[in-house]
Amino acid sequence: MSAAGPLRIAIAGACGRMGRMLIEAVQAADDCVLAGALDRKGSPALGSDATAWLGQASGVKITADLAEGLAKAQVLIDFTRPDGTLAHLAECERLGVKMVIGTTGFEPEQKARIGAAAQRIAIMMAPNMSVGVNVVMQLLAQAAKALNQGYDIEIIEAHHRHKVDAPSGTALAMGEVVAKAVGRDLKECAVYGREGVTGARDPSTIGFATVRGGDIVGDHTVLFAGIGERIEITHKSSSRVTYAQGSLRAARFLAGKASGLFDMNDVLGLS
Ligand SMILES: NC(=O)C1=CN([C@@H]2O[C@H](COP(=O)(O)OP(=O)(O)OC[C@H]3O[C@@H](n4cnc5c(N)ncnc54)[C@H](OP(=O)(O)O)[C@@H]3O)[C@@H](O)[C@H]2O)C=CC1
Ligand SMILES: O=C(O)C1=N[C@H](C(=O)O)C[C@H](O)C1
Repeated sequence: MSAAGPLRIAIAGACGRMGRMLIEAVQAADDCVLAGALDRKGSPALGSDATAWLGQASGVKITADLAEGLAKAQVLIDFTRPDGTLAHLAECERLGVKMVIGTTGFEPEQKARIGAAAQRIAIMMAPNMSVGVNVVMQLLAQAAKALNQGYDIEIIEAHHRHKVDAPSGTALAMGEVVAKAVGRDLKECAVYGREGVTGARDPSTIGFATVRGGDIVGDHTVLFAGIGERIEITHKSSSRVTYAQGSLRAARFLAGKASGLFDMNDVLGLS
């Protein structure tokens, strides 16, 4: 804990899968305190205590009023949807609240908006907050450089039945890392699914395959398929705890920053 006291964290999407995991993680952390809980208009949980579902009383009520939910916060952790995140961003900019953004599925112009806001407030944004995935990103860059010729690259991801965006933000980030390492532009070479008479595989492409089902937390594999061998680099999340702990790490990292756009490499010192 700093001399200024515990880090005051607000959670957006407080009733979501990640929102609840984050509230639990904040409650369990000695150096953080829950300072606000946001959910959207119409949520039946509005007005109830943010930790009621844990059988605890935090004194923090879930609200859809952004100014009220952010009034006491230093950092907002946001795992919602792109339109929600952008609405929260505008209020954070107005109030000078830092942001950890875990939401995925942004369009390029929405990412540009976040980049512009980072000139005024400190923002950490990453499609995957787990330490393991971010280490895997480094391994992928190394493998892709070495397997630049003669290996077809395919990215396969699997998630729970509720996930609304595809491919996952992590799969897309893996695609970016691999494409950069082999000197290709992902916008030019990505193939998102195949059907019908597709013709033989174009070796310059990077393919994506998406699986949705049950309660799969998040699996990602990058396959380098050559002649006579194949290499698979896989990461599997077995609990959302890993994303919540990574998010708290990011919030602590932002505490010392006035502005700028950061990613998980910055937080983990992997840059
Ligand atoms: N970076 C990372 O490490 C990870 C990223 N994610 C990403 O986080 C996001 C959320 O995932 P998950 O928790 O599983 O999703 P959930 O649907 O369980 O939770 C989303 C929460 O945000 C709320 N919400 C939805 N739309 C809006 C909006 N427009 N404004 C404000 N609040 C809104 C939802 O409310 P309601 O239920 O009423 O719709 C809900 O409370 C996804 O984009 C996912 O890909 C997930 C895990 C890890
Ligand atoms: O929606 C999820 O659950 C997840 N989303 C993130 C993504 O899109 O990459 C991260 C993780 O895979 C879980």
